Amino acid sequence: MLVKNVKEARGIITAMGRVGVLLLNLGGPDKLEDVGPFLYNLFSDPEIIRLPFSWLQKPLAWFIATRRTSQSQENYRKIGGGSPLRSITEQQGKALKERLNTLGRDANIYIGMRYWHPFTEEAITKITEENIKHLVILPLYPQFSISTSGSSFRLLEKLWQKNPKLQQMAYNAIPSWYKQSCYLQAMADLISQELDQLLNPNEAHIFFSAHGVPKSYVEEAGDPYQQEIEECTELIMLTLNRPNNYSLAYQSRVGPVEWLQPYTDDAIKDLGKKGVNTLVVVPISFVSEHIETLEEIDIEYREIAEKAGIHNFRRVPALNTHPLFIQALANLVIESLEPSSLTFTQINQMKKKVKIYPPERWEWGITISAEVWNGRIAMLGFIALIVEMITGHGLLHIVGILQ
Ligand SMILES: C=CC1=C(C)c2cc3[nH]c(cc4nc(cc5[nH]c(cc1n2)c(C)c5CCC(=O)O)C(CCC(=O)O)=C4C)c(C)c3C=C
Ligand SMILES: [Fe+2]
Repeated sequence: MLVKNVKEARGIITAMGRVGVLLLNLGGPDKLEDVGPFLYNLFSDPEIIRLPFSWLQKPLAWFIATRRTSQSQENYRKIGGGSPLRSITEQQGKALKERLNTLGRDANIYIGMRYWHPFTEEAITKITEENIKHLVILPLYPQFSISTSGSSFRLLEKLWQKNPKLQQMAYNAIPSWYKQSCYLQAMADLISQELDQLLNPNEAHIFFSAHGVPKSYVEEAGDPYQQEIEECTELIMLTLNRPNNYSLAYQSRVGPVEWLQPYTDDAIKDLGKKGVNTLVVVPISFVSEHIETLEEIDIEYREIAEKAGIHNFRRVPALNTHPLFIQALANLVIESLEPSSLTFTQINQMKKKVKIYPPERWEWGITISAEVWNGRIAMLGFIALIVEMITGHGLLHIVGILQ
């Protein structure tokens, strides 16, 4: 349903009672001391590290977080000692509330981060206390991935199951929204602004860098992420309507298992070899500046480009509070306040076209003989972990969880 005018939208909201908008994001450490516990929370999530046995999850999360903390802290130090994600998300929430207000709608905005403060659980407590009657759940990820929006929906699903008060509240969850026209226009606007600062704008190569995920998410677990990223890139280029060459690659790989390809660092080197000397990098999986734009692209990939002979390296800023982007969020909220609503379970099923958690994580354990093998593999895994903890070297590298 499309809301045609302010009066109609007001009518819908009044009929619905108090409306809340829950903005979901990943969260990031506010200061260097938070990095370790933040990483522990992240790696404890089975949607991030997929293990056949839940009892291994926490010890492994602790182990990997401990190993990664100092390198990660080093990176956060380079961007000022913490993630800007919380403050930018708060600004986005404020701008969205104001935008909705100017359109004649009143909604309470809540922020629910998956791995750091303000946690999703905290937001849900507030939502129940403030007697919200209709909740719009809006992930701040334009494209759906099991590891991002999917993980937050899983958590919400669990919270809903435990809380009868939540079960009485109507909700609409928006799985992904990369086709939203104001979002596409905002992206095109930011790219145009960057191109227009160049002497020869048409000669710049537009380089989309999306966050990667392990290839198995797409090929085995049915994550629609790659398809949505590719379509999103095409739609942005259509909206931009410029003659530039462009390509897409995937960044932020963790561990040596295969992730979606081409990898951003390799792709930059290839473009250098092909003689490209002006690169306009467009981050497309995120809507806010964070460590992967400010450190990974701006520092690490810039250096790689420089070495590859690409001396004119520019990065398109993240959307943050771009007015057209805030308008896109407002449109999504208004359009989702329609009678038909999807449950988290329905979204996860539709998006992945597979059975629902927990069985779809890995299809092991269906037969008795598979169970026996599972047990043996678990023992092997556990022994490998102990060996690695003692010696500092071991099978986790082969398994692909550590670099
Ligand atoms: C290990 C697997 C990871 C997957 C899969 C993954 C997917 C994924 N992540 C984002 C967006 C963000 N990631 C952020 C931080 C972050 N992510 C991982 C690992 C995976 N991400 C780690 C280890 C970290 C911590 C930083 C580090 O040590 O490198 C953040 C927060 C950044 C901040 O400013 O703090 C965001 C946002 C997407 C979009 C995505 C899949 C599509
Ligand atoms: Fe990530």
